[in-house]
Amino acid sequence: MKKYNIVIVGGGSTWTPGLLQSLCKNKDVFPLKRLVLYDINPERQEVIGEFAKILFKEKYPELDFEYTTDKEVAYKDMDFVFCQIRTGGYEMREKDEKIPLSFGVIGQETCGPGGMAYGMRSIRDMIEMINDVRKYSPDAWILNYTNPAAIVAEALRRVFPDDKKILNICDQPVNLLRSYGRLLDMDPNEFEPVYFGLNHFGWFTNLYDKDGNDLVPKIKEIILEKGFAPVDAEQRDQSWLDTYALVKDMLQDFPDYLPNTYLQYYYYPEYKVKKLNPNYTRANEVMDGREKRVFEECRRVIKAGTAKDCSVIHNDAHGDMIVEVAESIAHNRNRIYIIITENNGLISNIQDDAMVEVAAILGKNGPRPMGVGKIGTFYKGLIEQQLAYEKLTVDAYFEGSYEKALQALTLNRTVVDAKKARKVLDALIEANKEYWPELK
Ligand SMILES: NC(=O)c1ccc[n+]([C@@H]2O[C@H](COP(=O)([O-])OP(=O)(O)OC[C@H]3O[C@@H](n4cnc5c(N)ncnc54)[C@H](O)[C@@H]3O)[C@@H](O)[C@H]2O)c1
Ligand SMILES: O=P(O)(O)OC[C@H]1O[C@H](O[C@H]2[C@H](O)[C@@H](O)[C@@H](O)O[C@@H]2CO)[C@H](O)[C@@H](O)[C@@H]1O
Ligand SMILES: [Mn+2]
Repeated sequence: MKKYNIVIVGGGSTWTPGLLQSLCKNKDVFPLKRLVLYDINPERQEVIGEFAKILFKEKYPELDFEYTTDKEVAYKDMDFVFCQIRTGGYEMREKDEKIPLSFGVIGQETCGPGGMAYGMRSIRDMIEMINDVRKYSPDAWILNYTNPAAIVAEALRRVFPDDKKILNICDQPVNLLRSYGRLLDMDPNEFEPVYFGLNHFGWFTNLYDKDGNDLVPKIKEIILEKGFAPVDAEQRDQSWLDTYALVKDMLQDFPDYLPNTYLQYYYYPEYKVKKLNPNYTRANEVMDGREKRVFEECRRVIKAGTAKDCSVIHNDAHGDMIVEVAESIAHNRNRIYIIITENNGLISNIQDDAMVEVAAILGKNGPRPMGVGKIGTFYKGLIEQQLAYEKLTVDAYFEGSYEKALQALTLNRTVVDAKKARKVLDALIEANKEYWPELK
């Protein structure tokens, strides 16, 4: 079997150890020749890289592994690039969340003004990364899950219109599928989903079992009766449990389809603002929780010299998904994933150049997305408003336009009021001086 070369961009990410464990777990079905971790932060990367050396000595001794901050070493002769960077780190995520909240607006890393701020930071680095990769590996598949995926995908669509080997993908739909699997006591790998929307802004319309029966009515019934929890509820922080619990409310109000959890920020902005703590946001929870746990555990493994009893770094949907997606492409498995792609009629009453999220058959020749036809007025209205916000944000970035940024924020359902939008925007501009283009 062919052995593949992979680079993980953002090798120092909190998700990397889980991803490395997924690569070990899948070594028989998706064998690697070479794996490189690349990061711009040598300190973070060293901890994860030294952990990886111990893990691979025990579980993947034949692997040619290295970690680096040198782009040529990182990108040369690669088959797959897994990209998970966070421009500005958790320090800026905290500002994305706290600045809007200080004006009484949703503070979330991918939704509302926080998502805009993070998007305007990510675009420049993502363009640079793709240009660098293409210099050294013109044919590599670039699997990107850097957030905010909707804004990143729209920017990359504009800059690299002919590059058919960039795939933007989010793991939230997979996590939801796994959670439905737990609810029904069924294997989620057997589900055939029908899904439409934008990233962090979509709905499952149907979910077929292997005999073609639609499971959505049953799932709705259970959620409405008993509530909803993530598949890995035991490992989740309270904020994620609260997020999943609100799916019941969303179904009570809008029972047509199963909503992506992120829709709660758009359906219930007032309620969510009241619930969010402006002094201790998700960024604080992550820095005090996952980030600490992951780095402490890596350091413990390095000191112990063995990864055999490594426990807190579990395999979650994120690592598994990205490895399985690569394997489906490499071996033409044609499995179904929910991916981000240019609309071109997939949702027939939405503009062609929207980057939409739908189910797709994924094989060697890339995704073959599945259309959903015409959608109802409520969903079309929501999507078009959010899409306008996303497109105007990307316009603002490329044109350096303050006006477009203000229009974008005013259109966002989490903001609405233009005077408020201006105040939040001005504060975000100040906080992002180092990262954003100048908006005039
Ligand atoms: N699409 C999804 O569903 C999904 C799921 C999980 C995480 N993510 C995304 O993955 C990314 C990583 O998340 P995290 O919480 O682990 O953050 P993190 O800050 O722990 O990790 C990001 C790493 O990227 C590095 N980095 C920053 N800019 C870089 C650049 N230009 N080139 C190379 N490396 C760079 C940082 O030094 C850091 O080590 C984020 O964008 C996050 O939103 C996406
Ligand atoms: O707040 P964070 O940093 O914990 O998470 C932000 C990410 O949330 C979603 O990812 C889920 C993922 O679906 C699940 O598999 C598991 O790994 O937990 C993650 C959240 O903890 C979302 O899809 C991502 O885009 C976010 O980056
Ligand atoms: Mn996501």
